[in-house]
Amino acid sequence: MNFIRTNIHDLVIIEPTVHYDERGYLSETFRQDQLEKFLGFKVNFCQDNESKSNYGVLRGLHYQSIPFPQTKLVRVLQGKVLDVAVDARKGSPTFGHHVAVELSSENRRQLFVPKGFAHGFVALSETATLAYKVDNYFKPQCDTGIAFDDPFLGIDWKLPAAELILSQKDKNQVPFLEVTHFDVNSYLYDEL
Ligand SMILES: Cc1cn([C@H]2C[C@H](O)[C@@H](COP(=O)(O)OP(=O)(O)O[C@H]3O[C@@H](C)C(=O)[C@@H](O)[C@H]3O)O2)c(=O)[nH]c1=O
Repeated sequence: MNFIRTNIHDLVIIEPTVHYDERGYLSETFRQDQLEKFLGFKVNFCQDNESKSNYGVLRGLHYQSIPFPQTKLVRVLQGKVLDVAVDARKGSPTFGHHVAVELSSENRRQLFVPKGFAHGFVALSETATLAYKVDNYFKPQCDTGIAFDDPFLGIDWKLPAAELILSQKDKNQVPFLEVTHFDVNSYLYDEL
């Protein structure tokens, strides 16, 4: 399992090792011990989600607000997406910055998105099935969104606006600077 830091230190790309043989392959797609050792802090995932999206579907940007912020570990089971995470941590040197990574069933890459980030993705293949772990249960009352096309964030979603398909909720999200950001106590992790 290969861990790669991105331009935002705490956002990490994970490349699982794949063992091929004449039957097919086997791959460890999640190892809590290796992940925690690399990160240097504890993460306890408690919920797995799966969503399927047609080409052009953009979901995001979303986060769960305090007191139920979520760490996410995202991977693609089928197809290809552009996965995006935005730093919404007050006082962070990369506040308002984002990382965009192509995740696909072919490259098998995963994105580790810590607490304090907004997350979204767009499906770049005919269909894309995404699976992600979270470390706090879904709380609809804390579900919060940010406009995917906020010029302050300047995210290149790779597809023309006319091809994007959004939920009604995501068509009406507010700009990044208008939401409540995460203060330092809400995104700290327990040390190992
Ligand atoms: C996120 C979530 C939604 N739901 C329900 C609520 C609703 O009826 C239906 C669809 O929800 P949404 O429209 O919020 O789904 P979606 O737009 O796919 O929301 C997701 O977007 C990506 C980018 C994320 O990062 C996730 O955390 C989550 O916010 O599923 C759950 O039951 N459990 C959950 O954990």
